Amino acid sequence: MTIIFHKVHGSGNTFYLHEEMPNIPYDWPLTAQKMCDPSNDNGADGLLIISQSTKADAKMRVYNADGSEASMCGNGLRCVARFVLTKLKQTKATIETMKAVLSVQQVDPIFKSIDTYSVEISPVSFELSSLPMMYDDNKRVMNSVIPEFASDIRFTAVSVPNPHLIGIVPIQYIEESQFQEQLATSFNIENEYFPDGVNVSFVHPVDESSIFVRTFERGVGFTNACGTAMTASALVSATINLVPFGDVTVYNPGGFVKCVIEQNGEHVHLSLIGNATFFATYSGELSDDGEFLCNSIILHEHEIKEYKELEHHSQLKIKDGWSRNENL
Ligand SMILES: N[C@@H](CCC[C@H](N)C(=O)O)C(=O)O
Repeated sequence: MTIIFHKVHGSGNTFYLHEEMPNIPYDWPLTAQKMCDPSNDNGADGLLIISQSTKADAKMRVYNADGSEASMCGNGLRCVARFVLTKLKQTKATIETMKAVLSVQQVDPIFKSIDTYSVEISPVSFELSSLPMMYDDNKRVMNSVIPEFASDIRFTAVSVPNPHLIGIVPIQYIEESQFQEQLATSFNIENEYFPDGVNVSFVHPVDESSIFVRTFERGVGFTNACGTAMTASALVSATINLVPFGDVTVYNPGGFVKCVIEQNGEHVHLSLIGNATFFATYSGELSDDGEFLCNSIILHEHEIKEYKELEHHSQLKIKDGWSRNENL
């Protein structure tokens, strides 16, 4: 039977996206491992499966490249939003995710004519039990130095609802990635702090209202961008007064997004706004052992070219921000 996968990305975070037909079972964890394999030139960071929902316009499931299932994916949700809204010929919809039904909508482009979507990121919790994270008897880790991790990084643990450890770091930790890789790797194998693993982001300010975020994703490794991590990092940065609440531009190795951080007493409302780029459509057959045998590819050259301009613009902005703020 012919099956279709779209290769898509949000801020350079790449996924295969497939709309599942009811009652046709495939082994999605195995398919994610095979199709996303990083040693394969055409690998990806994850697999997004869209299916029917009884409580929303559609349902999204997310599998990391190692086959593990995640509760949420911000960049992936924008790509799913584009697929669902195009199919329904609507500009707004709701998508069921593992822990919440989330609102998505098409919005004005963040750059030239790139298709742009805003997605809700929820629920948010700073309780360590929500990640989970074990750290003495602490209930929260909020802008704290954890000497066991590093002496010059302030960490915050937050779930949105997937688990994130956000470190506000001096620039040298951005210039070289080895320390972040070692730390994040140790939290994603058997360890005493994060029994389910964690996404680890290093954050450094670019200017008064922008930050740079690099993420080592659970189940994946370093990615160009992680949408939930960027939104969590913008929230943490606003909470500790590194940037104001409201609109925060978040640069990443794959481009940039906008996060809107609104707080009303204890309640926070988070939106992630950015591209949803479809760069290829594959049709072929999927074997029982998760192997995809492709027999036709359509490349969406125009979308690839348009996104390259955004990437270039983003790199210039980061360099400019850092050269003007050498002592940040
Ligand atoms: N890339 C995603 C997050 C994917 C899931 C993550 N690796 C996890 O296991 O929690 C995003 O854009 O949010």
